[in-house]
This record gives sequence, C-alpha cells and structure tokens, in this order.
Amino acid sequence: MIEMNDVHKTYTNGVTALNGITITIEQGEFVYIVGPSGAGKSTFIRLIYREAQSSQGTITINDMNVNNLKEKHVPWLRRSVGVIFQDFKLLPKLTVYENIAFALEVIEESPQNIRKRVMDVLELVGLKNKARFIPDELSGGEQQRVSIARAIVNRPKIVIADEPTGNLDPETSWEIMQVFEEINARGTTVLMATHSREIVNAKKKRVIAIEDGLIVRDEHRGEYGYEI
Ligand SMILES: Nc1ncnc2c1ncn2[C@@H]1O[C@H](COP(=O)(O)OP(=O)(O)OP(=O)(O)O)[C@@H](O)[C@H]1O
Repeated sequence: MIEMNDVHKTYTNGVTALNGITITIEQGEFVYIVGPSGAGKSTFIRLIYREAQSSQGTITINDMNVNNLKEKHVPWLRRSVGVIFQDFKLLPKLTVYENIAFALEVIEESPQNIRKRVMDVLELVGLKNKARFIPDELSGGEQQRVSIARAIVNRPKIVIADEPTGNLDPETSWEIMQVFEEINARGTTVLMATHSREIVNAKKKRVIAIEDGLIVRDEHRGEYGYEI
C-alpha cells in the first residue's frame, strides 16, 4: 500500500514540485498519473522509491515509513518497489540475462535461484530467446521488456513506471501495456505516469491528475482529460 499525507517537496534550488499530496493506493490497484509537463508527476514517483525525499508530510510504502528510513535501509524499500523509466536505463555491456540477474546478485540469491527467476521473468515478457543479446541488439520495445523484467525479478509488491512508452511507437506501446496488465493481474500494484491520452482513455483505470504539485482529480475508471 502507498499512503501519502500532506506531502510537500521543495528542491534545493527553491522550486516547489509538490504542494500537499494526500493519497492512498491499495495493493493491487492500477493507477495512471497524468498532468501537464512540470506538474510534479516524476517527483511524486521519485518519493515512492526514495530517489527524492519529501520536505514535509508522511509517506508510508508497504508499512515502511519512508521519511524515517535510514540510508542503509533504502535497499529494503527498493526490493519492494520495481522502477521502469522511459529510457530503459539498461547496462549496455551486459547481456539481457546479466542485466536482469544483476538485480538478484546484489541481494545474494543462489545461482540456481537466479537462473530460474531470470528465465521465468524472460518468459513472462516474451524474451526467452534473446537472453544472450546485448541491449544494442534489441528494438526499443524489447529493451523496455528487459527493463520490466529487471524491475519485477525481485517480485516487488509495487511497480512504478515513469513514461514507459514515451520512446515507443503506438503498436509497441500497446504490447508493453499488455505486459503491465499481466503483472497487475498477478496482484502487483502498478503506478504509471504517462502523457498517452489514447492508453489512459482506452484502459479505464484509476486516474490521478496532478497540476502545480496538487492532486486536482482522482477518478476510478477515469479519463486522460487534457488536450495536449
Ligand atoms: N532535481 C530537481 N531539482 C530542482 N527542480 C526540479 C528537479 N526535478 C524536478 N524539478 C522541478 O520540479 C517541478 C516538477 O517536475 P517533475 O519532473 O516532477 O514534473 P513532471 O510532471 O514529471 O513533468 P514531465 O511530464 O515534463 O516529466 C518542475 O518545475 C521541475 O523543474
């Protein structure tokens, strides 16, 4: 579960990105975060995995109080939150298999477990036959599948994605959305910031709209609601 209570975020340069966010997202929900450029969507996401820290207010993620979390315990949080970016952020010299296994090796899983888990997630994202490829040898859609596989290999309760289809053509974007739906169908919370009106309007999920650092709309079976 994700809970925020009166969360504010002012960056060190004085820019206030969030201005009092109060929200509860239950385990297993699928939520779109929408809003104009600069509204605070990425900041909202960064707070959830402690890439940024709030200036005021409380944030609880899976029963962890994120504000009080000591730096050495941040990896605990990151194990329960998988993150996916617009630009994939894969390690270019490592194979698909190694990019995914890396996330497990750092938490000292056994080699047998690592192999099984990596092959299982590669099957889920439909890339079992490309395990030995490097990112440059893959299409954009395939690279995004690898980054999704990497994000879920630790079996996080929450997956957050910041514009995951921003670099992909429409057809590939729909395929990637199917992968997210499959992950959500298995009980994982999915939170996605997007500028894709087509996707949001077609899916009829919960929509949280952020403008000027505030939630201005929170609807179940919501719409994108912007012209741009
Ligand atoms: N690291 C940072 N330091 C200072 N200001 C920042 C930082 N990151 C974001 N901001 C500012 O905070 C505000 C919100 O930015 P944020 O990236 O959260 O918006 P966004 O809704 O994700 O935008 P976009 O849709 O363009 O990605 C903007 O005014 C931005 O300039």
